[in-house]
Amino acid sequence: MEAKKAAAELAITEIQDGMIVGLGTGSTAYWAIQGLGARVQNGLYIQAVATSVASENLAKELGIPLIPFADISEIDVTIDGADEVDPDWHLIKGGGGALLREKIVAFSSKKLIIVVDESKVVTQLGAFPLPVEVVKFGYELTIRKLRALGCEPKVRVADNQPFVTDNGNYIIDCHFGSIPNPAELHQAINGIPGVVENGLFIGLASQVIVGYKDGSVRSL
Ligand SMILES: O=C(CO)[C@H](O)[C@H](O)COP(=O)(O)O
Repeated sequence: MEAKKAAAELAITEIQDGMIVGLGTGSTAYWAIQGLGARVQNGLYIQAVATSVASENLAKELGIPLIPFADISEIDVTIDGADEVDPDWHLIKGGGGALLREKIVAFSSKKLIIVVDESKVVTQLGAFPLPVEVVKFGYELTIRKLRALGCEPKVRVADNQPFVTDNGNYIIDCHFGSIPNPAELHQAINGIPGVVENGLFIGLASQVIVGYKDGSVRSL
């Protein structure tokens, strides 16, 4: 917890008055939202967009003003977590099931700050199962096509039911073991009809902040 919190606390120092801020999802982004909430209570003026219903609810509780997507064309800074970060700052995201909204927000962000603890920093992506969001219709066929790309796909389950995203879709966790060419795999997965989006974030991160067990923090 200390490592995640330390990374999040450094990231929020980038946020200044008047910014439109993207709020990530997960236990590290949680600390960033908490920190921003405290700063808003002390007079910081920002407007935010959230990457999940959970983060939106947290922002509301903390009094962080939210702005509709219809009213903006860009987001100044988004702070979000990740499940894996490689040396090129390609990411696996979606452990919390919010990858689609996270990618939509990241893609329209001038700056995407990724906050992680040291366990997320890897030399090659793929030990963490890659989350893929798929529509419910025909998902058994979509799974076969994913398997043909060389992974063991598993429908994500929560409370003994298939997990349903904020967008009403399923998540298929794809166990690749290693992903030597993330950009190529990203294209191949998104080329399968039924796939809405996958958790590979290629070339989107602008900064990676890593928190360590001893509470220290480093910006890569
Ligand atoms: O992509 C995500 C949610 O969809 C999260 O950012 C990712 O799973 C990391 O989560 P945490 O900060 O809890 O380790």
